[in-house]
Amino acid sequence: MPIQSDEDALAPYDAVLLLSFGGPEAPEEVMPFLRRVTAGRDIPEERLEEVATHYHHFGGRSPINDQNRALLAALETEIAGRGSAVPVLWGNRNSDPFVTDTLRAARAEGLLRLCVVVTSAYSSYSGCRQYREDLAAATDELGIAAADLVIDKIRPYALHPGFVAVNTEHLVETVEAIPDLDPATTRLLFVTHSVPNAMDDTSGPGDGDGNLYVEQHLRTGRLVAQGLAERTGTSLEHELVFCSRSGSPRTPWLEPDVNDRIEELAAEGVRTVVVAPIGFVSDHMEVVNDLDREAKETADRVDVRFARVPTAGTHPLFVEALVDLVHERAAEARDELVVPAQADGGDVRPSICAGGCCPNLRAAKPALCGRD
Ligand SMILES: CC1=C(CCC(=O)O)c2cc3nc(cc4[nH]c(cc5[nH]c(cc1n2)c(C)c5CCC(=O)O)c(CCC(=O)O)c4C)C(CCC(=O)O)=C3C
Ligand SMILES: [Fe+2]
Repeated sequence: MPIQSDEDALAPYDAVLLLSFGGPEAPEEVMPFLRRVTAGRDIPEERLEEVATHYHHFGGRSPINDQNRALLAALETEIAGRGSAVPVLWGNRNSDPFVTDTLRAARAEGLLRLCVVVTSAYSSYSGCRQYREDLAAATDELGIAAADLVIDKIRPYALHPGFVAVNTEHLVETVEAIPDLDPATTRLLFVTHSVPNAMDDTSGPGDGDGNLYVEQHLRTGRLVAQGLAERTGTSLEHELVFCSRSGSPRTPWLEPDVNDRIEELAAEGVRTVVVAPIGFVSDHMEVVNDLDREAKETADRVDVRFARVPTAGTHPLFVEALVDLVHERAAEARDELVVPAQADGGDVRPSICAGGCCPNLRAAKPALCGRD
């Protein structure tokens, strides 16, 4: 008997949609991309010109799209290996393939029930709700052509055991490769994207205290540092620092900046920094420029050894974790009892966001995959 679509291991879904930030792939795409990213934002023109030079250092091409092509292929292989025939589609917020075009094409092919995987692990407006707004804007633009689409999303996965495991694995490999490591003069710096303080203050379901963005990073970082100690016997003092601040200098953003902190640590006698960008899922521009170029240069200047830990990328532990999350979401959609996998006993984010969580502080906009 032929296999019916309802018997697919990922039923009721017809496709998985990888949803990401996007990036330029040629010099002439850099400024249009940056204008798209910052439209309606309080970002000074000088900052845009400065960020454009980051892209031009790399030939005008961000690594992010190639990384997503590789992740897409790895997800397809893993999904097929677990007995599902659903394809993986890809859409971006800020560059081709734009998510609106992806949804239009999906609809035309009869792929109506989609499970979204966002390339951001943490709860915040930028990392979660803004992607949900992108989906709402895309379906709105398609109008009647999107009327029969069902779009669900996996939950924020910073505390998923697989995400913790891949970051631990990469940290262990990096630390074991550092010659003559002296833990007493080494600091482990977990790094993430800075955001305005107001964005962190309001991150989370709204009925809590906010600050879920920072809280999740602290929890993930603590587990990863513990994992290092358990696996290698090396305990490193660790802390959370931030990169890639933009916005107006008058607006407070999360600190300390990774560069400032490396300078301070050097003055305190630290000789080696291990820089682990747990806030990102691939080695995109914020990593290869803001950390591997700029923070490395700072470390060189103050004579501190710099070791950077790879991000999750396409490591099998990460790919398996994302596919586990899609299976979990599919079971939830089939009304089965689901016990979400979680690396600690703390707050587990739902796949359907609470009304008003991680709010857009500039304008109220419709968002999918939530109760508002
Ligand atoms: C939390 C967060 C993530 C992680 C979650 C996620 O992954 O979504 C993230 C990822 C990324 N951010 C990226 C690039 C940029 N972010 C900018 C600006 C901003 N980011 C913000 C936050 C975040 N950003 C914020 C609050 C702004 C201010 C303007 C605004 O409120 O929107 C700007 C404008 C110029 C500038 O830097 O000022 C650029 C170019 C790229 C692409 C890299 C590549 O090309 O390889 C990626 C993956
Ligand atoms: Fe950003």
